[in-house]
Amino acid sequence: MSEQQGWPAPRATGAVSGTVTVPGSKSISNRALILAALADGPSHLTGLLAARDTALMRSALVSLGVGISDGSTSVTVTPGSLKGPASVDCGLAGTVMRFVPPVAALADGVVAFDGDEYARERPMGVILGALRTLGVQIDDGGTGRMPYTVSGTGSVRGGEVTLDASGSSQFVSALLLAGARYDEGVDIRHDGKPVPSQPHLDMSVGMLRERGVQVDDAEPNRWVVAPGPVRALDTAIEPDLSNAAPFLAAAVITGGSVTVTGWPSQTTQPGGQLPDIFTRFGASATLTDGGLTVRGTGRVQGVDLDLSEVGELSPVIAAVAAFADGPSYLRGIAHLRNHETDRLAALETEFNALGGDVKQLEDGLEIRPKALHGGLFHTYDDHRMAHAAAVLGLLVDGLQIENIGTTAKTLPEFPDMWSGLTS
Ligand SMILES: O=C(O)C1=C[C@@H](OP(=O)(O)O)[C@@H](O)[C@H](O)C1
Ligand SMILES: C=C(OP(=O)(O)O)C(=O)O
Repeated sequence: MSEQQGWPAPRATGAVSGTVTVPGSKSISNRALILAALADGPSHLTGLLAARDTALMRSALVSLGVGISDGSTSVTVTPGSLKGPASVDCGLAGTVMRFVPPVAALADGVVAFDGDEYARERPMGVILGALRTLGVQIDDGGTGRMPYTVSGTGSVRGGEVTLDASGSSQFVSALLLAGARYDEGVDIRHDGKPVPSQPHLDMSVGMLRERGVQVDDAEPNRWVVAPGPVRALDTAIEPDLSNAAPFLAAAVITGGSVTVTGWPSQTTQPGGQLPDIFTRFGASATLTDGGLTVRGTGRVQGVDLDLSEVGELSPVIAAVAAFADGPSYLRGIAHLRNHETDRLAALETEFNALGGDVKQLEDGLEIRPKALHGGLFHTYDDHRMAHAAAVLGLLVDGLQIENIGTTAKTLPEFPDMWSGLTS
């Protein structure tokens, strides 16, 4: 397979049906690793995601002095005294570039951060500025972007900080996750347009509370974390529901039936909204002990959806909308311009290159279904662009996906799983 040709996206020959088991959640895995690293004793984690983003998080924590046993999905994390000098490769992982600096601030010594070329485009200024307000010395050459160094003294004062987290919920989560270990805890106020990705904020708060940390989030746009220990906790990570999205989408657009095993009855993952979202498109969703089953009807309705809470699902949802019987509007997702690539521009460009009619709105996308033709779909090193392309490829002849390997960011098994479902 040459890079020029890309990966031939499997074409569905009929209704796609099957059962899929997806590995651990990226967002829960990387939070569990951070919280175990800051805890008061060793924690055993099972169901951990083994993918590029979690490998980068593991390396980052180990380089700061944390012990992590060998093992891909089952590890023991043993906190150690955090020390520099260290170098952290963030790759393109938002959870590494945003969540690790507040941890590095607790280390004694200098910690240098860098990442992929495009990682230097992802906004960092808000979290670096907030850390400075909390007493941390940071050098980013005045850019508000990568590369930067965090020079820790072994402790952080903490206290009050106001920031604008409308660009990414990760700015708030980053401070929440480390804040209990700061001398004064942390009292975060958001001032700006709404913070996206509420489920991810609930995930941070929920996981802290499970570990005995006091978090007060009763007032809108304010989070107060009391100083104190983070209790060690042995925990099993939920499957990654966002990575389940393309598989379920296959059922929706082909009139098939796909079951994802191990679907939690309660979750803070944004993918918890997928049953509702696919129902809006006209499919049905049933949760049983066997998992979540989504059944397509062969007909896909256009939708008007506010995806501000679940932005990371947007590329796959856009692909489903491309086969609807009327236009769709995906709103509340201006912050997708700060993701692995500018996802609004990338979706518009790539869908339209296949003959589609997609238009960027100020805060989202308008998708008017049109007959699509094959071609090379560029992924911009974005795993979810690759997922969207795979969904389109089910119903479009001759679609090739450039750099399918980019799915290794959160699901290295994607090409095999996808071929398996569609063969
Ligand atoms: O905290 C997290 O684990 C995440 C938060 C969200 O970021 P944004 O709020 O920047 O969209 C989400 O899109 C990302 O995939 C993971
Ligand atoms: C936005 C995403 O990732 P990151 O954690 O790198 O921000 C994503 O996975 O869709």
